[in-house]
Amino acid sequence: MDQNTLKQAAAMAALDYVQQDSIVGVGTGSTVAFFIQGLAPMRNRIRGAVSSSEDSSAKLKAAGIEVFDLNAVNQLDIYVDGADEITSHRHMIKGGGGALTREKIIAAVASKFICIIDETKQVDILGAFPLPVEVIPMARSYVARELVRLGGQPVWREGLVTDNGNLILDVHNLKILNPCELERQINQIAGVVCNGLFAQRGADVVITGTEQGPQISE
Ligand SMILES: O=C[C@H](O)[C@H](O)[C@H](O)COP(=O)(O)O
Repeated sequence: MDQNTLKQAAAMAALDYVQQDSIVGVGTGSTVAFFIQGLAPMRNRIRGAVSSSEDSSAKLKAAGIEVFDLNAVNQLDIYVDGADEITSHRHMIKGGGGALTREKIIAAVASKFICIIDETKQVDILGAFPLPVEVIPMARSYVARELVRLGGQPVWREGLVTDNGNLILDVHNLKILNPCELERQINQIAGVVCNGLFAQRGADVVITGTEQGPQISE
């Protein structure tokens, strides 16, 4: 099976977690795009969604699903999103699509983070996938120097402006042995808006598309 088939299988399995009359937290990326496709026929059974990117909002609206402002939502049962890497401890690297900040905000609000992945995303140690860091534009060079001090090789993702009007540095050559500590350290650099380590708040449920079918770990 190809990677997209595995992503789709994981996304379809996540539909079982969608409650009647609920607002669903929806992430960003190619795996989530399959989830939105699956959610479309359920549009009359849910109230709507909150979305982590302009891209996903457009897809949700095109599917006839109302998109709510997060500020209008007091409580969110589930947040469904993909990941670039995930460990057995459910720590993740996210932000390959540049949506990490809004993703982390919605993940913080949601009671349950449901991570949908294909099996290639599973790793023993995070860091082979470059770690995205969203920075305020005027702080780009300073933050890059600080990231070098932490042992990484930051590369500016030129041409990308995030939905929040900021820039992304992708940090290469990290072997992340303590994800919670590195997440905290990077957040302390002035000018950093958010980093793509989801360790302090990891996934609660992981649905993995495998050759043997979707595997659910709760
Ligand atoms: O910013 C993007 C998100 O963190 C995605 O969830 C992540 O990059 C995985 O994307 P995909 O489902 O396309 O592999």
